Amino acid sequence: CSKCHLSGRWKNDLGSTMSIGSVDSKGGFEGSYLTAVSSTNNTITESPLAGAQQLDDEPTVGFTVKWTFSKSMTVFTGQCFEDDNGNDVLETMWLLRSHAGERTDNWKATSVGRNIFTREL
Ligand SMILES: O=C(CCCC[C@@H]1SC[C@@H]2NC(=O)N[C@@H]21)Nc1ccc([N+](=O)[O-])cc1
Repeated sequence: CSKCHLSGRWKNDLGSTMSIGSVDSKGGFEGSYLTAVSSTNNTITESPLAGAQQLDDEPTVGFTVKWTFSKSMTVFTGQCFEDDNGNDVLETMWLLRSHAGERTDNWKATSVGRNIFTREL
C-alpha cells in the first residue's frame, strides 16, 4: 500500500485524537477531531473535519476543523512521512481563528502552531 495513506486514527503531541475516513479518488476525506485542549470553558465535544491529501507516497495534506463547541475554526496543513522504523508521522502546522466580537479585534484573532501526529491503535 502507498506510504502514509491518511485513513485511520491519529493522536498528536497534545493528546488530541482524530479519525480520518476513506480517501476518495481525488484525495478528499472527512473525519472527526477530539481536541485534548481548548481556550474556552465550554465542554469539549467531537468536531467534524474535512480535507484532502495528495495521492502520492508521503503526501502533503490539508484539513479544516469546524469546532462544535466554539465559534472558532482551525486549518491544519503538513505532510506525512514514514520514519526510520516504518511508522507514519504526520507533521503539521495550524492556524486557529477565534471569533472576533468586532473588526477592531481582528488583529488578535488568529494564532499559529505546530502539531505532530502518530497513528493510534
Ligand atoms: O478552543 C478552541 C477550539 C479548540 C482548539 C484546539 C486547538 S486547534 C490547534 C491545537 N491542536 C489541537 O489538537 N488542539 C489545539 N477555540 C477557541 C476558543 C476561544 C478562543 N478565545 O480567544 O477566547 C480562541 C479559540
